[in-house]
Amino acid sequence: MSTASTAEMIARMVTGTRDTLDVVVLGAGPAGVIAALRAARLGANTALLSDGAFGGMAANDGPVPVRTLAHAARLMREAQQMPDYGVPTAGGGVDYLKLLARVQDVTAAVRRGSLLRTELEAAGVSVREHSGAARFVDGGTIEHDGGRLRAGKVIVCTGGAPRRPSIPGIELTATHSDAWALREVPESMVVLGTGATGVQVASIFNALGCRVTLVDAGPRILKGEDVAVSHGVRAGFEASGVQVAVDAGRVERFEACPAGVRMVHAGNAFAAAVIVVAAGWVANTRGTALEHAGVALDERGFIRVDAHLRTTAPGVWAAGDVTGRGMVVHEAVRQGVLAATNAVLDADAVLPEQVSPTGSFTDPEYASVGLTEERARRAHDVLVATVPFDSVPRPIIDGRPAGFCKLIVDRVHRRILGCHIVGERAVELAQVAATAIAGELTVEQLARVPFSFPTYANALGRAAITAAAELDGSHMWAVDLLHPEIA
Ligand SMILES: Cc1cc2nc3c(=O)[nH]c(=O)nc-3n(C[C@H](O)[C@H](O)[C@H](O)COP(=O)(O)OP(=O)(O)OC[C@H]3O[C@@H](n4cnc5c(N)ncnc54)[C@H](O)[C@@H]3O)c2cc1C
Ligand SMILES: NC(=O)c1ccc[n+]([C@@H]2O[C@H](COP(=O)([O-])OP(=O)(O)OC[C@H]3O[C@@H](n4cnc5c(N)ncnc54)[C@H](O)[C@@H]3O)[C@@H](O)[C@H]2O)c1
Repeated sequence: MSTASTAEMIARMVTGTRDTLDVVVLGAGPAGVIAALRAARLGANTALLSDGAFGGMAANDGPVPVRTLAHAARLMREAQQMPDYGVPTAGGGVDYLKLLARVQDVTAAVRRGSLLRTELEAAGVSVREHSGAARFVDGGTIEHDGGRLRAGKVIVCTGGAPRRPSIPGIELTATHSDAWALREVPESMVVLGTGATGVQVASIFNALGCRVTLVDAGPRILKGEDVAVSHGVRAGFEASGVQVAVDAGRVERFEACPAGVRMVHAGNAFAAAVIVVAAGWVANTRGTALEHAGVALDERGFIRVDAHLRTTAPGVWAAGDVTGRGMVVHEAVRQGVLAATNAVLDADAVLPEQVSPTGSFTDPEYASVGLTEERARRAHDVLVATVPFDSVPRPIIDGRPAGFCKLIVDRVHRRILGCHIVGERAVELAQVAATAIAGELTVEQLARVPFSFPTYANALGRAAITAAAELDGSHMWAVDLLHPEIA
């Protein structure tokens, strides 16, 4: 491995010489940033190239800016509660341009505050943002705006992009990214697709005052989630005015109409000022000329990788959304570490099995970790304990009594298999459940944790106590749980 200074590395790249780096990472999202940091810390002379801004989708077009919009939506619904708590209301709608300015400030502050940037520089990684779309000339040569680089190893972390189905008139529709170009909240919106992206867009714009219809070809929204989550989120959406149309059939075309855009199905049509298509996610490989390196795609169009995140081309690894696995920030990070480790050390490491919570900042929030009830029942003797939020003090105090915490437990080993939550602070609550699962706690051990009162965690604690009591059967559970030494 070389020990060239950052300045030397940059000088080599800027002059466009063909000196060989140890590792070049394409893409500065969570996967690429962590891969570059890991590679450099393992001693590799590393460069990180990105056609966009540091932080990728996560910092600039996904979780951070979308969560900022979701925070505005939260403030608006909290403002609606003010009269109930004797607080005079200020009233008024949202100033969308001011909100977008806030989004800009937040994303800039997150980028500025990112310790990763400093750590990369300290580790000697040459970071080149806005360096144009990088493309393979051959397996070890990358071309970009600033010239050509040669590298012993390449790690592709170019992320993903919204799928644009080939439906006539698709060019009349928007994606979630178009939110940043709107001048005001549209009067009406149809959102096609009810995965994590679609429900977030629908929930946020509904809260901001837009009339929203959420449409899916499938039989339920959030089809990857536990059925109870799909039902709970749908009920919450409908209570707050979102119209939900599932089993909507195949979309035949989009066409301009006086209201804006019309989406035409066989025997059905939906019109709105804006139609957002959130019908899946594809790998961002356009323009990278992967074929010059011999990198193959899988049948879904994502980069084909093995368990070690090695692609079909020697010397090329991939990590993050571009592999189609996980497609959340924490999974991109895990993959970035693995790909860099294997690339630099010529190792064959694999990712350890790990629970990975998911969830979205909708109203109501939802989150999950571990197995759904349906999947758990295929392989386990299952006990389910569900605690409704309207029986737990904290959600009642906050005026947010809709929701539940559903715990799925293996009756034989007493381990927690899954936890599914709908309601206020669901995403935070899922992290507690994830910790319990990762620590392989039995349900009795979780039930003994004295969560502070009054918190949302009390819902999880109660679910654990309910399950432990049912498993115990002797009705001595309270004594067992509180004083195991005298049980
Ligand atoms: C609306 C929305 C909300 C989301 N919310 C969450 C959330 O709350 N929590 C969560 O965990 N995940 C969320 N996600 C998913 C999350 O954003 C992604 O899983 C994550 O960003 C993937 O990281 P990545 O590094 O693989 O790719 P990305 O973050 O997409 O980064 C890819 C990088 O590659 C660069 N690039 C692309 N092509 C090239 C090229 N040819 N040459 C050089 N550089 C290139 C891009 O500029 C970018 O820097 C959300 C996604 C969306 C769409
Ligand atoms: N909060 C988060 O963590 C977060 C947020 C957004 C996205 N993501 C991740 O990004 C990835 C992509 O999410 P997504 O929501 O964009 O896609 P998705 O694939 O999860 O959902 C797409 C939805 O569109 C529907 N659909 C597809 N084609 C259709 C058609 N022609 N007509 C009607 N309905 C159609 C599908 O039935 C599905 O419900 C996921 O892996 C997700 O986890 C995560």
